[in-house]
Amino acid sequence: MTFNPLTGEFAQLAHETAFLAHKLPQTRALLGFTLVFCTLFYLAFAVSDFAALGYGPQFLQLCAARGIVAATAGTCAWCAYRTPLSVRATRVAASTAEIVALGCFMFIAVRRPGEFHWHAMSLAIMLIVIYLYIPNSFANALLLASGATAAFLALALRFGRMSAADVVTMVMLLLLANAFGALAARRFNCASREEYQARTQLQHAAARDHLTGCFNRRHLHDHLMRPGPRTAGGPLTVVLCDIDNFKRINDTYGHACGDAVLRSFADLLGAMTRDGIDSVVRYGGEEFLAILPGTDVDGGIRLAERLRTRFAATGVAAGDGTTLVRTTASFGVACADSGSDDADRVLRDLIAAADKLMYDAKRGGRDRVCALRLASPRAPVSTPSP
Ligand SMILES: Nc1nc2c(ncn2[C@@H]2O[C@H](COP(=O)(O)OP(=O)(O)OP(=O)(O)O)[C@@H](O)[C@H]2O)c(=O)[nH]1
Repeated sequence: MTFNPLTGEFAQLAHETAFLAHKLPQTRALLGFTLVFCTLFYLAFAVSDFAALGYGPQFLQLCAARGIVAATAGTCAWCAYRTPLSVRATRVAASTAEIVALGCFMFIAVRRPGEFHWHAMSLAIMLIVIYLYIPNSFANALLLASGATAAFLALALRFGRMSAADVVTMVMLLLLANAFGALAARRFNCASREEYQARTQLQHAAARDHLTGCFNRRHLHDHLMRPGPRTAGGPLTVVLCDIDNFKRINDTYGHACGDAVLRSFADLLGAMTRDGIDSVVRYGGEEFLAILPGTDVDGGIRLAERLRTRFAATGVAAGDGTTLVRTTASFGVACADSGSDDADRVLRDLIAAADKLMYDAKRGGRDRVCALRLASPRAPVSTPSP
């Protein structure tokens, strides 16, 4: 995962999309809270309108402008809290509230032209809020903040009653607010993505076997054996695979060669199963488990047979690379209807059945597939021959 050096967001769209989806519940809560918080301040500043203009039509106009901002931001906050907004929708809501607030702010500034230096300070704070607090993309924040700055300066020059020194100070203040806001937003983007990256790597390391990249037993017990869409309804097949005479490979060619054989088996199994649907687990030293949702017993047997023949034909280079090491594997295939109730128990029983079948295959002379279809996990109905 790499970062965009300008924005601090992930350079690859897929990573950025996954990050934003992961953060969405927090983003929605933050958006709702920030909009409500800012709106209350925006309304409270009507006091300054009253102090500047007194009660009258002009004051009421500014109150109406502040009311429009409150209504827009309030609606966006309500949507963020109450409806399952997508990432894109949260950005539209954030940008809409910001555009309305900035537009009304410009209107108020023009109606109180004697105080442009104070308005500049208010705008500087609003810019920091846009860059840092209202969740939006870096590009949107930059566009809105720099657009608002340019519009404000144009209005200040046109309507403001300021000395040249005031104008220069105002320009410097707003440039500073934009520069610090953008830098801080970039740093915040990097920090939150680094944390996400570390968390993802940790989750990956906790769930995977280091040597083969397959899922480990912990993941099997903590996730795959829990009820969920993988095991809810339809046929479910498990294939338990054990490499034959593996100890001999270790003893003859060394553990490095044994490791290479394990990796080659795992690679074949990974390539023959479906990404995101099937799960491949390193079940023991040289034992692998494939969990195949929506696959019947014939599908499981076909996979095991393909794997058996491909693996038997695959040579792994040993030591100096001149010797090719080949071995075989034995397979137990068990299938049942997973049903929607107690799907984790079905999987547990299927693994136990496949384990027995795999030992049948070993006893039958190795390099073979033994399969069984269970009517219910505890009641075998047929035993197809190896
Ligand atoms: N190189 C390597 N060897 C491992 C690893 N994990 C377990 N082993 C070895 O795998 C071997 C398994 O041996 P056995 O259980 O006797 O199985 P086998 O020799 O394949 O015999 P059968 O299963 O009956 O065909 C043991 O010697 C373990 O030390 C590993 O990660 N790398």
